Amino acid sequence: MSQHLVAPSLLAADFTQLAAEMALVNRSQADWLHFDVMDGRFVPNISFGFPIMEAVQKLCQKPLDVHLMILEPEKYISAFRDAGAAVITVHYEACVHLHRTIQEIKASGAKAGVALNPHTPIELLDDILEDVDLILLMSVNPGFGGQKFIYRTIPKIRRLKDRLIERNLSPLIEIDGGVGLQNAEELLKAGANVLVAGNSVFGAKDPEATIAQLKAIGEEVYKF
Ligand SMILES: O=C(CO)[C@H](O)[C@H](O)COP(=O)(O)O
Ligand SMILES: [Fe+2]
Repeated sequence: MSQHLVAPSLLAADFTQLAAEMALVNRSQADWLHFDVMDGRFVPNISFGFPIMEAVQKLCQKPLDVHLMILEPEKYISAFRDAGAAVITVHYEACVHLHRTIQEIKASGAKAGVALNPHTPIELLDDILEDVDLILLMSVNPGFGGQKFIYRTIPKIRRLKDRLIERNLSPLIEIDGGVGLQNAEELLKAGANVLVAGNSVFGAKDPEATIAQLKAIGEEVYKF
């Protein structure tokens, strides 16, 4: 059995065929649906918000993994929870009072995640590690799908994994940006346990088969 999770990213889906895309995700072995919220301020792009999330929530049977690339995310936590978020991840770089925001996410009933931009060192999370359910490492600069994977993410995952082992903690390590069949094995071996995949899934000839392959790679990794 595979021990890692695969989360296709809605950002890369065909919005003219939203119901069909969500039916595909439902049929697939995907564990979560990744939902990217961008505000045009924290990142130089605007994606989608509550009305789309409410529609997606009705169509999608998988838990919604909400990645907030917005300033002042604390203002919207209960609204995202009400709209159906199972996991809410906020950026370290966007939170003035991260500890408080993480507690508010947990109090809402959602799992709480913290995300780091590619240049933000994992050491800055030392005093919040105990409190989070998930750590999202961006492997591209946030704001757009379809970008090239930043290779330095691999040693960063290893460093984070070592830190967590030292501290006897086990939040999920999620990798987001440029993830696909070409690097999934290396990511899992380094210590990742949630793979977000946008273009590599929705841009594939057979997205369902690609999700199955992303899950199967894990089975190989975990055989040893
Ligand atoms: O947070 C994101 C971008 O900021 C997306 O989740 C990410 O880009 C996924 O898309 P792809 O797999 O195509 O890189
Ligand atoms: Fe994302």
